[in-house]
Amino acid sequence: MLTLDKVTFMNGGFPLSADFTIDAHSVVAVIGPSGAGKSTLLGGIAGFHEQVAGRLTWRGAAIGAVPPAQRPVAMLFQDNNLFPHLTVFQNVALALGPSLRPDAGARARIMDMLAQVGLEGLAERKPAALSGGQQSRAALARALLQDRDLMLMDEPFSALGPALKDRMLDLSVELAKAAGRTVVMVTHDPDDAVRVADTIVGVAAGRAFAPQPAQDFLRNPPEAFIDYLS
Ligand SMILES: Nc1ncnc2c1ncn2[C@@H]1O[C@H](COP(=O)(O)OP(=O)(O)OP(=O)(O)O)[C@@H](O)[C@H]1O
Repeated sequence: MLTLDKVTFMNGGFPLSADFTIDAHSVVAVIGPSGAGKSTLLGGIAGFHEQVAGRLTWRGAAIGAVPPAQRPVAMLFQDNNLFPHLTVFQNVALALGPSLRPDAGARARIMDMLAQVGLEGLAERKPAALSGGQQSRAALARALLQDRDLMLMDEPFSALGPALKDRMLDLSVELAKAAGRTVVMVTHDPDDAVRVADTIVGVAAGRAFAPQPAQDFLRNPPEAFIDYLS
């Protein structure tokens, strides 16, 4: 369970507060108006934004003071963050450490992950020689191979067309669930939440609300989200 116990994260001068828990292995959609603090919530959990109050724990262990790279967190961003001078294989290999020449065991894991995301045959390509969807698949492979309990997704597929976006979201959640991950994803599309999420965390004006079952939230939204959803 991820516990945000009266937590406040600061993004520049912007405070985001949260006081709730997220069940392990659940899929949580984070929705709310632009500028409300959705990315700040994810960045705070990942350790990119300062935590100025409260206690953040994962499975009972405090992680608030743990450096980002050592948190149980893998993150998928909108821009994919692929290194242009490295091949797909090398980009994905970075999930396992700095070596670009992994041993046979690691090599097998990388190739297996590339197959799972549908990139077999493209391992030696550079990102510029991939389509947008294929680049997203490479970033997904790297995030999954990191083997971290929490997968945070900040609208990673929003630059793709609607059908491809849906396919990538479905694939990400399917593979993350199969790997036993807990998924927290920002989306601007309530339909995404209904399709893949168990619960919704609404974020409005610097406050993240406790997760509610996705259908309940959308059928009977808290006051702060009525205008946003209508
Ligand atoms: N570096 C910064 N310094 C000061 N304020 C910032 C900084 N970055 C973001 N903010 C402010 O923090 C608030 C929350 O931003 P955040 O990116 O978390 O919102 P969001 O809900 O993810 O928005 P969007 O849906 O538009 O991506 C915004 O009002 C934004 O202007």
